[in-house]
Amino acid sequence: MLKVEGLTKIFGGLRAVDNASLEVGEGRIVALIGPNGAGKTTLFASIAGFHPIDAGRVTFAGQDITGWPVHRIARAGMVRTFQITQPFAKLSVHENIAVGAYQKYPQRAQAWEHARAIAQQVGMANLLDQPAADLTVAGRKRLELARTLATGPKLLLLDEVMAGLNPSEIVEIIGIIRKIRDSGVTVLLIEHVMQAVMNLSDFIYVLSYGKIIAEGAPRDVVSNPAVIEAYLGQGAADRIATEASHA
Ligand SMILES: Nc1ncnc2c1ncn2[C@@H]1O[C@H](COP(=O)(O)OP(=O)(O)OP(=O)(O)O)[C@@H](O)[C@H]1O
Repeated sequence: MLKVEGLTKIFGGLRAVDNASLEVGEGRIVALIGPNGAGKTTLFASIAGFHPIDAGRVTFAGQDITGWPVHRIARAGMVRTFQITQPFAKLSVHENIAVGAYQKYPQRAQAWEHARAIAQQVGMANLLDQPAADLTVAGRKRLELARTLATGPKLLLLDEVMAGLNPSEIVEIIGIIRKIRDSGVTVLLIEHVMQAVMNLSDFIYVLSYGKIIAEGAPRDVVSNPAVIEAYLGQGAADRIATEASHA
C-alpha cells in the first residue's frame, strides 16, 4: 500500500529524515517509534505531502506520489492526524466530523449521516451535539481521528493519538484503532505509548537521528540493542545485560 524509498528531508543544515525507507502492507498496523526529535513527525509530513522532500520516492497504492500536494494525496486516500488537534471549537462534534465527510460525500444529507456513523465507530455517538471546545483531551483525540476517518481513507497516518490519555482511555483507543483496521483501513502510527505499540502493531520501524535503525516484529525490536541504546543512551544495552546477569 505504501512504499517509502530513501526519503531525506533537510531543514537548514539538519537532516531531520535521512535516507529512510519503509513499507506498509495493505490491512496492516505498522508503528514508527523513536526518541523525541528523531524525525517521526517530519517523516509523516513528508510522506503526506506537507513538506517538499530533498531526496527519495513515495509510492502509494501503486502510484508514484512524490511531490504531489496534500489535497491530491488525501484524495488518493492517505490522510494524517496532527499531534496538536485543531478542531473548529465552536462547531459541534457532528459538524466537525461532517467537514471531513464532505470530501467523500459532497451532498449534505449523506455527509451528515456518514459523520454520524463515524462518530459511532470512534465511540462519540453520545457527544454529537457537544461543541468541540467542551471536549476533554481524550475527546479531542477521538475527534481528530474521526475527522480524518470521515474522509474515507485507505491509509491513516496517526500521530500520537494516545498522548495525554489515561490508561483506560488508551485501552479504549487501542480497541477503536483495531476496529478501524478490521474495517479495511491500513494504519501507520507514531506512538510513544509502548503498551499500545506492542499490542497493536504487526511491524515496527525505529527512527533515531533521522535514520531507520531497526525494523521487525514488536518483540524483536524492543530487545534489539541498537533500539535500547537509542532510547536510553550509549552503553545502556550492556548495562541492562550486566544487571540481568547479576539478578
Ligand atoms: N519546520 C521545521 N524547521 C526546522 N526544523 C524542524 C522543523 N520541524 C522539525 N524540525 C526539527 O527536525 C527534527 C525532527 O523533529 P520531529 O518533530 O520530526 O521529531 P519527532 O520524532 O516527531 O519528535 P517527537 O517525538 O518529540 O514529536 C528536530 O530536531 C526538530 O527540531
